[in-house]
Amino acid sequence: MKSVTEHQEQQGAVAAGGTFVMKCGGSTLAALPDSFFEDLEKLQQQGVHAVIVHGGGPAISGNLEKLGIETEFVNGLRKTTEEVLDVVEMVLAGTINKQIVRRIQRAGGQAIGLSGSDGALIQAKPATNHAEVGYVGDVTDVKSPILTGMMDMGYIPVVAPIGVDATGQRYNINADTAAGAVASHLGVQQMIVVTDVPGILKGSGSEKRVLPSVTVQQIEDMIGTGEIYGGMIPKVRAAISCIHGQVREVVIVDGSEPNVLSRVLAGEKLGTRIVRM
Ligand SMILES: Nc1ncnc2c1ncn2[C@@H]1O[C@H](COP(=O)(O)OP(=O)(O)O)[C@@H](O)[C@H]1O
Ligand SMILES: CC(=O)N[C@@H](CCC(=O)OP(=O)(O)O)C(=O)O
Repeated sequence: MKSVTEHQEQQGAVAAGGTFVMKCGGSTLAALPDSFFEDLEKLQQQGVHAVIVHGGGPAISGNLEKLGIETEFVNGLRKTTEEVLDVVEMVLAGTINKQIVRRIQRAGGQAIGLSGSDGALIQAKPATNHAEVGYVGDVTDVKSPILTGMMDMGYIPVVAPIGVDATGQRYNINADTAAGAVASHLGVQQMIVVTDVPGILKGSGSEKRVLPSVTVQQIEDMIGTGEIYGGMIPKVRAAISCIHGQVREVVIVDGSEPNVLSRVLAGEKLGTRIVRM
């Protein structure tokens, strides 16, 4: 089989030998059925490479609450002090990262977990609004050869969204932002964002429906009107910044949908697609 690097240079398609990035949200992780990981393992068997970047927002909030540390979000980003960073790193790089690795292994797949600190995989700088949000990072670089090397060895890299800078300072990076940066730096064509809603919803009550695709302008309008809010904001922002680069499309889907990954990769119209216009 061609190495991941060779294949990306030649075609970059998400068929056998191709690679996709999946972002798995904390909102849905605990509810993901075993069949989700069996589907991922089947793709691995077929020679489709995956890189997983995961969140864990609800588990971080739960642990902060237990420790009596207050937490607050600004436009979907957690205000992060050094004290909060300790908990973020413990939960993301420890508990959640290893849970995902074990679930993939239990389904028969091969995975290795790491955080963006390991090998300085995700390099970061303070976010533009750092005065408001503290140690939240923007990604400046991703050492993608670490990921392609792991995939060439037959492993699914499972990445916790912690970043580091040249001085060794760590940063809390929103998992959607980290996944978008990983997708851009790897040069994959597709990113799948797995969450707890069936896509971007528009309307209210019984009129609420999933938008099959959205343009950048529609997204900006929906943020303006408040129809896209909270945790959906970093998702659509990450999608917009990746589709300006190599990534052809970002698909937002519900993780409880049966065999969601293989169905999206096969081109089935599920969830909301954000595509380059
Ligand atoms: N227009 C929208 N359509 C669907 N969900 C939305 C929308 N705007 C905001 N949301 C919220 O975004 C949430 C998903 O973001 P988040 O809770 O951060 O999930 P994750 O942990 O998967 O990143 C949904 O559960 C919903 O509450
Ligand atoms: C800066 C920032 O907000 N970081 C997030 C990182 C985890 C995350 O993004 O998890 P979800 O994907 O489950 O939302 C946080 O502290 O909650």
